[in-house]
Amino acid sequence: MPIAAASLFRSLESCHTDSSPATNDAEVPRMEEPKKYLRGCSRHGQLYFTFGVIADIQYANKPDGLSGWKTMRYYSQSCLHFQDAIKQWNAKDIKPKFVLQLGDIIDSYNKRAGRSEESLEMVLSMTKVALMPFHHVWGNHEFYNFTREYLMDSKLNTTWLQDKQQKELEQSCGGTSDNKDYYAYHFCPHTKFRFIVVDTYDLNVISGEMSIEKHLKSLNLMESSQDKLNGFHLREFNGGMGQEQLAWLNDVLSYSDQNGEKVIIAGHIPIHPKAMRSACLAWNYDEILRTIYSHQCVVCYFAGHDHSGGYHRDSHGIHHVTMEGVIESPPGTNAFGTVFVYEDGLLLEGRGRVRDRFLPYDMGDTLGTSCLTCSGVSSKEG
Ligand SMILES: Nc1ncnc2c1ncn2[C@@H]1O[C@H](COP(=O)(O)OP(=O)(O)O)[C@@H](O)[C@H]1O
Repeated sequence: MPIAAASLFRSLESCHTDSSPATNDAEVPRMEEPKKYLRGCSRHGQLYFTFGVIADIQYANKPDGLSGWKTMRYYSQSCLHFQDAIKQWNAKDIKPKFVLQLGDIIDSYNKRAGRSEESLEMVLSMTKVALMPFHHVWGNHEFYNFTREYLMDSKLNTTWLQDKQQKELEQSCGGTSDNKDYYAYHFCPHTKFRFIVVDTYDLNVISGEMSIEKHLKSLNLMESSQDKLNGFHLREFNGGMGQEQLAWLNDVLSYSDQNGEKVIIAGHIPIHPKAMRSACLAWNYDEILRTIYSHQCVVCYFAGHDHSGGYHRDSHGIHHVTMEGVIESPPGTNAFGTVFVYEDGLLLEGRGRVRDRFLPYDMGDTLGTSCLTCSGVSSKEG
């Protein structure tokens, strides 16, 4: 059932009075900027907190080899890269408050080898030493390996990290976060910043289990090649967001608008055609963008799926960051990032194949451009 906007607002309202450690600003009083960005740059304002991002670990116990797209996949490295990322996040002076794991944590090969559960357990065991929680996003490989029902009951379901007040209120209204038939939630780790985990496989043709309406909508979307892109992204490995989830997203964004929050969204599939290099784009990316564009609060959308990565700042000033995939990162490299959330923008500190970027909130912010230049990042893609 869609959540009534008014109820949702009340529940979100209470989140601002939350005094749990997750929203305790006093925990990170005055943090320093990474020194390399001070070179030739003005300050980016106060640093509020940091978080990690990583995508497409795609672990499998199988030899390295070429994908169907003739790109090299380093299965023997993916877990080691993940382990190394956790080690580096743990060693940071300012510990990331959480990590966004953007999906495809294990490869579809595990299903064929009968090792889905074992491999998931293996890769998740790496997070036991992590000093911060992980928010897991679901990608196509999650659905190749598991049913939605299984995923909902698994450690990959991190809705328990959502704002507790919201869950209680939704339950008292008859709809709960647990019985939605899509996997999406939000949380505010710091006053005025909200993160939304979205399900870009809410509509899909991979998992059989969905309502007949959703199944038909999925098939219709896949077959409707009359859009601007001539349907080049209407592939089986992509998916989309259903009407119920879009209505929910709209409600959350309305609340964030009213409260002057900045919103960062995390999904597996990119939603902007210029933020990816292959056909990795949500089926109904235009509907999703229309929902987001009817609000002012969204500053950034993080995705994975396209292992070669991508970046685009759209006409509404929203930064679309597609993270390079761990699975296509050769030995001696890696692909993850730490995001420093400043008063004026997000500073993505990339490791391995992920480049550094400063992502200003303000459209007219020239600070972003100068920082891109001084940290060696070309602004040509923006
Ligand atoms: N048309 C395409 N040409 C080249 N690469 C593509 C194309 N479509 C998808 N890809 C690549 O496929 C990868 C995403 O696929 P993935 O989810 O890993 O499934 P699979 O393992 O079946 O390839 C991305 O790295 C993307 O770049």
